[in-house]
Amino acid sequence: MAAPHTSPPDSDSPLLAAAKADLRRRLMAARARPAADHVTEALCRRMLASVHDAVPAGAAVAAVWPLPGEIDLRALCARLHGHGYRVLLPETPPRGHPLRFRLWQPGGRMVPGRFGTAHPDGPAGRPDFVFVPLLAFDRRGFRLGYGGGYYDRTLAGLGPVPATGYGLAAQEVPEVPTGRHDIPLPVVVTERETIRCGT
Ligand SMILES: Nc1nc2c(c(=O)[nH]1)N(C=O)[C@@H](CNc1ccc(C(=O)N[C@@H](CCC(=O)O)C(=O)O)cc1)CN2
Ligand SMILES: Nc1ncnc2c1ncn2[C@@H]1O[C@H](COP(=O)(O)OP(=O)(O)OP(=O)(O)O)[C@@H](O)[C@H]1O
Repeated sequence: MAAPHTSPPDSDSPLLAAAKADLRRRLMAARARPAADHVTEALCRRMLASVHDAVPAGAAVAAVWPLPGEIDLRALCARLHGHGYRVLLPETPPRGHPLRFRLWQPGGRMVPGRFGTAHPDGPAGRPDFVFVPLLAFDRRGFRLGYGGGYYDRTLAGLGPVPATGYGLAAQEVPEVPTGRHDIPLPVVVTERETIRCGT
């Protein structure tokens, strides 16, 4: 007899997974056009300020290399490097595992990875500050990503580290559906404001 189809014990309930998938589809459809340069610039300026507020030069800051349709943080990576920060970018492991962060240098080689991602070939490092990409967020600091559960797993494993979500103001929703693994972010930065969540 075939085994009944069940989700792994650790995963979201089918109802919650469907609510997340629905919101994910809606937000992906809504971000049809790339952000204007001045919007990306305003966001990156706020992101840089939030790093300066939290950690000193020399600290390791995790950003991401853009996927199609996302905000492009490559200029931010260069500026962080110019300000003396070490820039780490994630390598995407098989689903169910935390991200591993590798040191990026301007002009360094990027290696193609899972799901269209790319990561540097530099040494692995532990971030002192993590920028968290998102498709949707709410004022409580909950976020929705591509559904890999990578950031929740990674932040749970890193312990206390300043984590800041970033996105466009248009990605805010009244309430992201959440499960027991979803960890709210203390700060979400958009091109318009720096939101201290839960305050
Ligand atoms: N730029 C960037 N890098 C990142 C992330 C991110 O959100 N943005 N991640 C955040 O965790 C990790 C990669 N996570 C991912 C998890 C799943 C899929 C994925 O399933 N992609 C589908 C297409 C998604 C869709 O269009 O519906 C695919 O490739 O088939 C992609 C990335 C690490 N690196
Ligand atoms: N720390 C964890 N331990 C075990 N399972 C987890 C953990 N974090 C998330 N998950 C599970 O991973 C699955 C995907 O989670 P979710 O849909 O919230 O991903 P996401 O936040 O959109 O993705 P990402 O973080 O990769 O951008 C869910 O079933 C969730 O319960």
